Amino acid sequence: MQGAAGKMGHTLIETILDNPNCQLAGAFDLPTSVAIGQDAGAFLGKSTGIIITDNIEQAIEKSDVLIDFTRPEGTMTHVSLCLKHNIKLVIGTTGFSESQKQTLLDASQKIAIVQSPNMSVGVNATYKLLEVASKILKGHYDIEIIEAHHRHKVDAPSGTALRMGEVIAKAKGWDFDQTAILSREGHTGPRPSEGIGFATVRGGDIIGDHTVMFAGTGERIEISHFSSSRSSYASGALLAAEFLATKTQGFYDMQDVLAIQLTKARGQAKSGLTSFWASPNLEDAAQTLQAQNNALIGHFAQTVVETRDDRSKHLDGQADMSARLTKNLRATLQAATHQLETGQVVLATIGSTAPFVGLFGTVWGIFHALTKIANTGSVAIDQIAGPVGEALIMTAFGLVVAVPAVIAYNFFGRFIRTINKILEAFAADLLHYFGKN
Ligand SMILES: NC(=O)C1=CN([C@@H]2O[C@H](COP(=O)(O)OP(=O)(O)OC[C@H]3O[C@@H](n4cnc5c(N)ncnc54)[C@H](O)[C@@H]3O)[C@@H](O)[C@H]2O)C=CC1
Ligand SMILES: O=C(O)C1=N[C@H](C(=O)O)C[C@H](O)C1
Repeated sequence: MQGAAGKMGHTLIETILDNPNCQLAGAFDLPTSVAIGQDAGAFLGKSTGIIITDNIEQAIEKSDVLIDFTRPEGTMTHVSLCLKHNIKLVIGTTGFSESQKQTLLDASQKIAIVQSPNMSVGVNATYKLLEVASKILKGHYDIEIIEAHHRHKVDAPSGTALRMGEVIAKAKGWDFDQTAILSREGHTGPRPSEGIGFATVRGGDIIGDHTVMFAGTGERIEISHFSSSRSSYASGALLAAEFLATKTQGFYDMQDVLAIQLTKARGQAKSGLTSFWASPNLEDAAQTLQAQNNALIGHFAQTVVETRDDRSKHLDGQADMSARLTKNLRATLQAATHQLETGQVVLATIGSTAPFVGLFGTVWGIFHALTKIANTGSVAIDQIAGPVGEALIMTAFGLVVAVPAVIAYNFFGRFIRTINKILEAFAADLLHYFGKN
């Protein structure tokens, strides 16, 4: 963990300590940091045995993946060390120059890197919404991106706002560098129609708000994402670290990470079962699965070992093996399902709410058309066309957003059900084999 004493450093350390798939191997920060020499978990009142150091080589030598949430100049140093020690990198830092971005791309020829200005599942789903909105709002809608962050943030516009602009420019077929208006001051003249405006707010402890405004004539549409905690960034960063386990080189972003999670889980479930049943005993099985980085099946093997060895006097330890194993396997199954379903909540929410946006548009348009008819007492086509046209745009928008979300939800849902069935059958087999003694 690089930037261990920072805001993201703290959230990441807390998230790593709670994640059975990850282990904190080292923690680094600048020599000027007051945290140097402290236990990495001290801010939580916990002892991790990992001391925050300013010696980068010492911090990374036992690591598989380096997670960097620092500053661009720090990341550049860390990249060269990762190249030297062949260590993978998850980069959350923002504010890179073009030449620094090129350095990262060059490094990815030799090591595997995930870089994303925003690691949260919600923001990555928001990019998709922006892509759809940019494509269907073809008339004269001016696009403005407004972002707000805490008073300590040093780069502007935020990396997320810039990425949102890039997504919109790509969907519109515009050149981002030609169309981005990163700031405004003085006599700016009228706004160009092919332009993506940016506005930056800095204040207090705002974690991260982003709103994209499509401002038309007589109406505007806004798509927003608000962070209420840094934990969504940290969970995304750990998903990215796990994603890198099977990669040796290449440049990836969170879209790659989120798309591949379920495919990976299905492969892990199948190959893990083969390894488990081919092992001579439980200990060997647990070790093999750990060596294969197969946390999905590994947790089940570990659950059986721990339940068998639990001779404690509290209620849990007194019940017979079958009862204890049933209880513990159920908890392991629930944890695995919860992990697999990350992202489904977002898709389900989009899929279920977007049609109502469309329906609301239809009702609104028809209401206005009827009001006009009632006020004038005549049924002229020009009085109906405007409101009904608007209603149709809203309806189409609702459907265009909802339909892909529902398709994705069903597609991923099928995947999750398949994996769940494999895990349920495995848990039942484990109970059958090991529940008796
Ligand atoms: N990708 C994502 O999801 C997110 C990205 N970020 C980005 O992560 C970075 C860090 O954010 P925060 O934790 O809020 O900042 P922070 O200022 O709270 O923490 C940064 C830490 O990095 C250390 N640091 C500074 N310069 C360094 C250098 N040259 N070498 C090594 N360490 C150095 C500091 O001592 C500090 O402990 C920012 O660029 C921010 O924009 C923040 C949140 C989410
Ligand atoms: O500095 C922050 O805090 C954040 N930075 C990232 C960015 O620049 O987009 C992500 C998030 O918005 C928080």
